[in-house]
Amino acid sequence: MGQSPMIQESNSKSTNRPRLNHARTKPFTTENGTITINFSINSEITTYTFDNIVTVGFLISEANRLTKTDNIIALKTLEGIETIDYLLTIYEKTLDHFPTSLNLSPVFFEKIESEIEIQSYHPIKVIGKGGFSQVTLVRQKNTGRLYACKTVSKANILKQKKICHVLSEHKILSKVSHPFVIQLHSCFQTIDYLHFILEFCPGGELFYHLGNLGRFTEDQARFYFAEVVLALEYLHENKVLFRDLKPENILLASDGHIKLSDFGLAREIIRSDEKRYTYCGSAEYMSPEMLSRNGHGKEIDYYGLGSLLFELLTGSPPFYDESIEKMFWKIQHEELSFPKYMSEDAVDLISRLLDKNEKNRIGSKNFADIKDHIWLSTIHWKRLLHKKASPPFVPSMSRSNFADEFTSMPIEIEAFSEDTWKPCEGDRFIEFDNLYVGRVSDGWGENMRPSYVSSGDLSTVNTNSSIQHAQTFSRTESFLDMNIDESFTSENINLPRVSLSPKIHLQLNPPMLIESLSSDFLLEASPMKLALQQKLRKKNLNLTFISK
Ligand SMILES: Nc1ncnc2c1ncn2[C@@H]1O[C@H](COP(=O)(O)OP(=O)(O)OP(=O)(O)O)[C@@H](O)[C@H]1O
Repeated sequence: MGQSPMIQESNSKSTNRPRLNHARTKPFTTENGTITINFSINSEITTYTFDNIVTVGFLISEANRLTKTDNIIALKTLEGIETIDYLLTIYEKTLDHFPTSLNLSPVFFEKIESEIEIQSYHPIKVIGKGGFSQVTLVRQKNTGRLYACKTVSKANILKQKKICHVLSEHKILSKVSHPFVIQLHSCFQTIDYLHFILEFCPGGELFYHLGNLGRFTEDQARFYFAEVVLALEYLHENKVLFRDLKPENILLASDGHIKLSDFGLAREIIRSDEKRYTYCGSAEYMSPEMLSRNGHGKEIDYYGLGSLLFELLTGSPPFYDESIEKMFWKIQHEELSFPKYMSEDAVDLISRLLDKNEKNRIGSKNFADIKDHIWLSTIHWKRLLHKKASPPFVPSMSRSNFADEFTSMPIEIEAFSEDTWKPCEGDRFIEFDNLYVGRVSDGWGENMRPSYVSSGDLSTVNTNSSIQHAQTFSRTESFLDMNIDESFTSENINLPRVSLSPKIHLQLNPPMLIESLSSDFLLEASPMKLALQQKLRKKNLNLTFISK
C-alpha cells in the first residue's frame, strides 16, 4: 500500500513495440499478487503483469500509450465474458478481483451524432426475451459502455394490445432513480421499433441464480428481499405500483446488488389508497384480490413480496400447481403450508404478507411494519441503502450469468439494421418521447456516469475531447465517491498517475494527484470542487487546485 502501481513487462512478442517506461518495469509484487493481462492490439499479443491495484482507466491509458493512439476507450475479453467486459468500461474499477490472466482486445472510439439513435450502438448478443421484447447487450460507439437494449416491435404490441404497458414503462422509467431500481439511459423510436437503453446488469436474473442453487439460505434471501423492500418503498412513496414482483424481474448488478426491472405492469396512482382494475400479472404470482377482480391497490405489492420471499426460500412460488385453475383456487382459498426447515420468523412474515384479506396484510397500514418485522431485525436499513452490506455473492467473472437459451438466440437484426434506422415521423406512438436521461446507476455506486454530453451535442465535440472527458470525469467521480465513503484514509488511496495531456491537477495533502485533461473541466467541476473541499475539510485535509 502507499506505493505507485508498477507494471512488469514479461514476454513481449513484438520487437518494434514501444518500450515501457523504465521506472515502471521493476518487478513488483503486492500482498495480493499480480495480474497478467494479454493485450491484443492489431493482432499482436503482448503480455504484461500489472499490480492489481491498477484501475481499468490505467489499463486503457496504457493501451493507448503502447499503440501511440488516443482512441481506445475500453477493453474487452476475447471470449466475450459479460461481467468482465462491463467492468472493463468502468475506468475507476480496480483489478483486484479480476481473474489472474485475461486476453483483452481494444474497443475504439466511434463518433456518433446523438445518444438517442439506434445507430449509436453495436449489438453484441441477446441476453433476454420477454413477452413482447428482445433484450440485447449493446455497446455505445462513442464511450464503449455496455447497455441492455430492450427492443419492442410496434407491430407486436399493437397486435397484443400492449401499448399502454410500454407507454407506462416509458413514463415511469424516465422518472425513477434509486440504487435498487433499473436506470434508463435513453429511449427512442424508429418507424418499426421502440428501444429502451437501460443500464446493463451483468449478474443476470436472480431467477437464474435461484435455479442454479435450488433455494437460498435465510441469510441470502434476507439480503435480496430487504433490497427489494427498499426499492418498493421508494416506488410507493412516489406513487408507483409495481405489480409484477418475481425473481425474473430482479436483476443483479456487477457488484451483486439488485436492480428491480420490467416496469411493463407498473402504474402510477394519484392517491396512495387508489385502486386499479386491470386484470394483469404473472399467473404464479397473482394475488387473491387480483383474481377476484374487485380492484387492487398497493397491497398487491406486499403480496408480491410474500410470494417472492417464499420462492427465494423454497425454490418455487407459493400455491404452485401445474393446473392454472387449481393454482388460482389455492391462491384464493387454501392455507399455505411451509417446509420444516423454514424459521418461525420467516413463516410469520410470509403468512402476514400473503394474508388473503389485503386490508389485514402487513404493510397495508404502515409500510414500516414490514421493515420492523423480527425476521428483518438484523438489517441496518440505512447501510443497506448505501450499499454498505455485502451481497451474498458477486456475479461470476469466469462465465456468463445469462441462460444459453437467450444468448444462443439470433439478434433481431432487423431492429439494428440500417433499413430501420429512420426515426419515426408518424404519430402512432407520439407519447413515447425520445428521451436522453443520461444517468446510469444511482450515484451511490461505483459506475456513476457523467452526463458530459447532452443529446445532439456530439457533432460539436471533437473526438479527442469527448474521450478525454469520459476518462476525466469517471476518474474524478470515483475519487469523490471514495472521499464520501467513510473508508477514506491517506493509506488506502493510491490512484495511478495517468498522464495523457493534463492541464490541471487536483493536488491533495496527503500528496496525491488526479490529472484532468481539459480546461472545460475547470468550469464544469466547480460545484464538485466545492463539495469535495467540504468533505475533505471535515477530515482535516486540504485541497488545492492548481492550473497548469
Ligand atoms: N438491464 C438489463 N440487464 C440485463 N438483462 C436484462 C436487462 N433488462 C432485461 N434483461 C433481461 O431480459 C429479460 C426480459 O426483459 P423484460 O422482463 O424487461 O421484458 P418484458 O418483455 O417486459 O418481459 P415480460 O414479458 O416478462 O414482461 C429479463 O428477464 C432479463 O433476463
